[in-house]
Amino acid sequence: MVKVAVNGAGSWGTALAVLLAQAGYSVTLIGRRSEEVEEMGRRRENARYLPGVMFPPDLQVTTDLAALNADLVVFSIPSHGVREAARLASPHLRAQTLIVNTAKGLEEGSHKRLSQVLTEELPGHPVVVLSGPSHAEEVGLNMPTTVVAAGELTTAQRVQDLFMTPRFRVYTNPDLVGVELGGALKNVIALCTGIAEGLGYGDNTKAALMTRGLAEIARLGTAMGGDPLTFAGLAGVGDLIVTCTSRHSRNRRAGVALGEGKPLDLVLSEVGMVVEGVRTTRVAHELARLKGIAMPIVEEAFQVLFAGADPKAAVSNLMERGKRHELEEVAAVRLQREAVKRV
Ligand SMILES: NC(=O)C1=CN([C@@H]2O[C@H](COP(=O)(O)OP(=O)(O)OC[C@H]3O[C@@H](n4cnc5c(N)ncnc54)[C@H](O)[C@@H]3O)[C@@H](O)[C@H]2O)C=CC1
Ligand SMILES: O=C(CO)COP(=O)(O)O
Repeated sequence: MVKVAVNGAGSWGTALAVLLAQAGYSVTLIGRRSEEVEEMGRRRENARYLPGVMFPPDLQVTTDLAALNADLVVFSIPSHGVREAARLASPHLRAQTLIVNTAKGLEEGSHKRLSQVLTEELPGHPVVVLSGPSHAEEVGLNMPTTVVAAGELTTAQRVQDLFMTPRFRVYTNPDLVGVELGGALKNVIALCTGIAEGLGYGDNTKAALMTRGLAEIARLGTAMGGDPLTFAGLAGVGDLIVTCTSRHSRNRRAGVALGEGKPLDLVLSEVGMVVEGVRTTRVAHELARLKGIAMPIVEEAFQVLFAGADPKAAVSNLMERGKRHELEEVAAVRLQREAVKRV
């Protein structure tokens, strides 16, 4: 029987452990704190992070990293903890253990994608990224969900086979860069649509932020080597839609509270779970500067989160920017082609 360990017992790790146990594998969910793990074992439920989703009888819970001696290890640790978690995991893995990362973020300081971090810390292990529109609360209740497994094609196909159920449909995509950037950057835009909601603005404003936000994601993502088509897929617009609109999204909820005027520290403690978009805003802001990519929404998000800017003024700044062509990059390529034809 396939042996699986899920490293990280937050909402996403718990939902995936339940999904994989229901699929018939031998699954162990690894948590950090012994009190939490004991409580989960007793209640057969993760009451703190995923209440109402009962554990299948065979699902094991532990703090013991020896459980990482498995065929498949799923990392569901917030992005800022991935490198350390991988270091701690390293001595316990089998030589052939397949690694699946499910966190959505970028490493602060290095700007690395999380698959790069995992490959550095766990050399020789194949790494696949699972991403797409998938709130733990809905996956835990077996609601139809589609995701993408990104990485080297045959390994991604193995992950597709392992995770696919009649309610959890997995596509493959070899574009690791595009999938990881789409998954990380949509959280920044979800914070922004939440802020707009908190300010009392309506659906027009949210649609504007989502569409122009996607343009920024694709601009940075393609500059970093992603395939433009990936941003029109599940890990791009798909995840952007769900995160910007779902009542489950922690990034959207944090944004709403910021828009209502609460300070960031209070917002984060009220949400009580990871809000990846905050750190990712800082990384995206640095990357945009380093690569000379225009990301006006990211710029305003950065000013609101880290420089005390007024959210209402940030919206005005975006609305009153100089005039632009909607398809600026496309227009630039066309002009270039016409110039080449004329020569
Ligand atoms: N919750 C969801 O619906 C989804 C979440 N994700 C991503 O999965 C990752 C994990 O998110 P969630 O499970 O939702 O977070 P969560 O906030 O529900 O739980 C985080 C878990 O990680 C543990 N943790 C926190 N810091 C840690 C560290 N430094 N080292 C080790 N463990 C640490 C906590 O004890 C907790 O068990 C995030 O990157 C998130 O964006 C991806 C898809 C869906
Ligand atoms: O990535 C997610 C859904 O696909 C989860 O988003 P939040 O972290 O905003 O809840």
